[in-house]
Amino acid sequence: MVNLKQLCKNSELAAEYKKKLVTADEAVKVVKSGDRVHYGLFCGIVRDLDQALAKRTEELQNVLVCDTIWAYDEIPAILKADPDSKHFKYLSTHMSGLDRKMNKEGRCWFIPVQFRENPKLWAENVGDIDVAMLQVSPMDRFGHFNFGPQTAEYWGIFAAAKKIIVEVNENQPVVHGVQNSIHISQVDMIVEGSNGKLPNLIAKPASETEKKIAGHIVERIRSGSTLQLGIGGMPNYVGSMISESDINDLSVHTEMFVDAYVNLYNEGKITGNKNTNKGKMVFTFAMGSQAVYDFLDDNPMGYMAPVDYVNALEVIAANDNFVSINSCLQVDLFGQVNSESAGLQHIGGTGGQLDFVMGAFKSNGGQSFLCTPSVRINKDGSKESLIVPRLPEGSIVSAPRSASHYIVTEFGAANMKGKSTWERSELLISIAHPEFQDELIKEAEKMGIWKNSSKICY
Ligand SMILES: CC(=O)SCCNC(=O)CCNC(=O)[C@H](O)C(C)(C)COP(=O)(O)OP(=O)(O)OC[C@H]1O[C@@H](n2cnc3c(N)ncnc32)[C@H](O)[C@@H]1OP(=O)(O)O
Ligand SMILES: CCCC(=O)O
Repeated sequence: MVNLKQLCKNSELAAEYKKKLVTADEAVKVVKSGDRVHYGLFCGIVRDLDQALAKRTEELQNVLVCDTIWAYDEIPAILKADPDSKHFKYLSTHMSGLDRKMNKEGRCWFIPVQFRENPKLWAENVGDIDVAMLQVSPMDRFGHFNFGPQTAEYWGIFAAAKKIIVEVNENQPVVHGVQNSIHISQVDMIVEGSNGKLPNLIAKPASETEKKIAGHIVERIRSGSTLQLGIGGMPNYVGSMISESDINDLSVHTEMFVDAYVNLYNEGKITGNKNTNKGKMVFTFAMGSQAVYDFLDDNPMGYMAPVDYVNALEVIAANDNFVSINSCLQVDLFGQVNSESAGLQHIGGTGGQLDFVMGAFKSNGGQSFLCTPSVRINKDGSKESLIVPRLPEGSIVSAPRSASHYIVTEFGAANMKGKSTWERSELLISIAHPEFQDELIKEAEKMGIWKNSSKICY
């Protein structure tokens, strides 16, 4: 916790800290029925305040609580305390596996967003946030609380917030960057929390299919590239393949900072020799194993900045040879990419995917890769092609056909740019699973986009 002796040179700061210090139970008394509450972002979601608010369940009605991703293994305490969602309405602008589970149960609602727009959305479009809560690291001698490994849209949330409560967690690393802290003068209440560990997000090991997908990407990456890697086993495996390759002199400009970057840095692959923020590893939030949080703690190479900067097309594109690698769920024969739903069932938000697809293409020599295994094995054992003639009813187009660049499966990488609808369908069928190719050709013929019987044209 904050060392008040260290603050003795600034007794005003110490006095302000003491004045604002309350217990979690006292702090949540500020929440009223009908309020909109923000619980914080990513690894900065409040835990003690959540427990305290849960104790008030019966007294409160219709409280809206927002998050981006619920990153912990157990559902929020307020939802445990309110199994029928009579008192709290829970909303997410992206959704994790657990948010998804709550969504299926009708207990968590999705707000569709372009992640880049989130700060403005909170600041200007939603109305007041009655109470904004967030975890922070202990106050420094200048009166600042560092946000830990996330900033993303905090500036927009604070612009809309009527009250701000910080929950201090000694395990929050102090992360370098801009708009990465809040000053005590902006804070209404300080709660010293129980110092829980940050979420330990270990990517699943890459499957054989994902390893093949990674291989098709890595053979296209040049030394001197700037990398954006998305979430999951495959992007992390791309990192390990690069470590073992002769690709060098890489830079990091990414939405999410993950373990792969720590490994690449340790292998001496990161020089940061890019056009923007030279020498810095740029990101807007980090999630991974404890190694990620330890790496970023007081690391001057880290540069965390708001999402409207990090995901801005112009900023991404200013870096030459930008390489963006993300996953998707399905691609149709026009090259339209669904990364968000299984039909009507919501899986996850679009996040920054479209920004990086478009920003990477705009960069000199830039490339974006949207990846999916060619098939999915369903619970009943049936095999389903993820290259489909048309996206099923209810699907969401996350990257439109006009934006998609490389689509990658274990059977290869298909470049959509500048290709006619006929060429696209041929290329996509050529990277579909062989068991589904004939059926896809028949469908493409019926749809009037297949004008040639040859399966492979390149
Ligand atoms: C954080 C960053 O990535 S920054 C980069 C920019 N942002 C993005 O790319 C955001 C969009 N992308 C994403 O959200 C993810 O990459 C996804 C959802 C497309 C893929 O995520 P992955 O974890 O690789 O995919 P995975 O195959 O494990 O599927 C995720 C879930 O959807 C479910 N799912 C996938 N396809 C289907 C389907 N056809 N039917 C039913 N469920 C499905 C899976 O079962 C899994 O559910 P679970 O976690 O509850 O078990
Ligand atoms: C919250 C956004 C994360 C993503 O882009 O996937």
